[in-house]
Amino acid sequence: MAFPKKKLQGLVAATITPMTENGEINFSVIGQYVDYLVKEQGVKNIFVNGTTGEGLSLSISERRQVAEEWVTKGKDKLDQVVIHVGALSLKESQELAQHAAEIGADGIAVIAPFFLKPWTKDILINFLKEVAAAAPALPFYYYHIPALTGVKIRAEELLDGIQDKIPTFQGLKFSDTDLLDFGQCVDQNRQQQFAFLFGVDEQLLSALVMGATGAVGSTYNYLGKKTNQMLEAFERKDLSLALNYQFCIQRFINFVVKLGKKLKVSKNQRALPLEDCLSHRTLNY
Ligand SMILES: CC(=O)N[C@H](C=O)[C@@H](O)[C@H](O)[C@H](O)CO
Ligand SMILES: CC(=O)C(=O)O
Repeated sequence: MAFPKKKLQGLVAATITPMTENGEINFSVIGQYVDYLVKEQGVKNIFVNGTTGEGLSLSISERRQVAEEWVTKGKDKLDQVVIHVGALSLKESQELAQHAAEIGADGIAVIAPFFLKPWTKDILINFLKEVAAAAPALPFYYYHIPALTGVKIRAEELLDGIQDKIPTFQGLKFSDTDLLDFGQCVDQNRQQQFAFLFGVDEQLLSALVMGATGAVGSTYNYLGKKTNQMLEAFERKDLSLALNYQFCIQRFINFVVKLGKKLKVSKNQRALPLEDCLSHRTLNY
């Protein structure tokens, strides 16, 4: 494989892992899911077995099978398939990294170990380095999600000199609202060709202003098309239109956040904010 690979940019959907009613993985729908993302959402990159995909709640064997199915079904349809291979056990993480390389994935991502946590930057880097070394031909992304891992080492510090330690380092998936940290990651690494992928979908526009080169998120499964319109407006420097799209997306996410655990919408409930957003009515400028 030529290295570095083509830069990961634009939207990346963090895929849901489809399950049957018995809690088994429903592999049979993954092919359709790929077609849906590409055709209906205009999203051609995926992030598998991450937070949304409940990767850390799956067994290693399930994670391997899920990764394989997405790569197989995405072949010639998707641009890039990134597999999240983070785990508490370094050995398991390395096994998953090696497996991702064997099946032909386009990259791997790793979160910080979150039980016995690394307490310094160097400890974290050493862990990431060992995982990355198990797949030396694959682009490596650090997945920064401090609210869930509890590892609060600033991404900006972690990135300082990271390619000396991890030659395959290609970018950062930043799932936090600290735009000072995110902005400094971009600012201090302008010479590199890193991908800066933002992971808080409701704030993507702010991150684009800070220099995000793409985004990984759960909502791109169903708001991919809308978010792509926001990216296009931003690209054209039409900030007021881009902001209208971001507000629309925020109204949707806010509605979902408020539903909280009662996520089931009854059949006859009129989910107004969703309808306004999805029907293109409010966005017919
Ligand atoms: C914690 C979490 O799952 N974050 C996702 C990705 O990092 C986001 O895509 C959110 O689901 C999204 O921003 C909605 O809050
Ligand atoms: C959003 C995301 O990147 C994840 O689910 O891991």
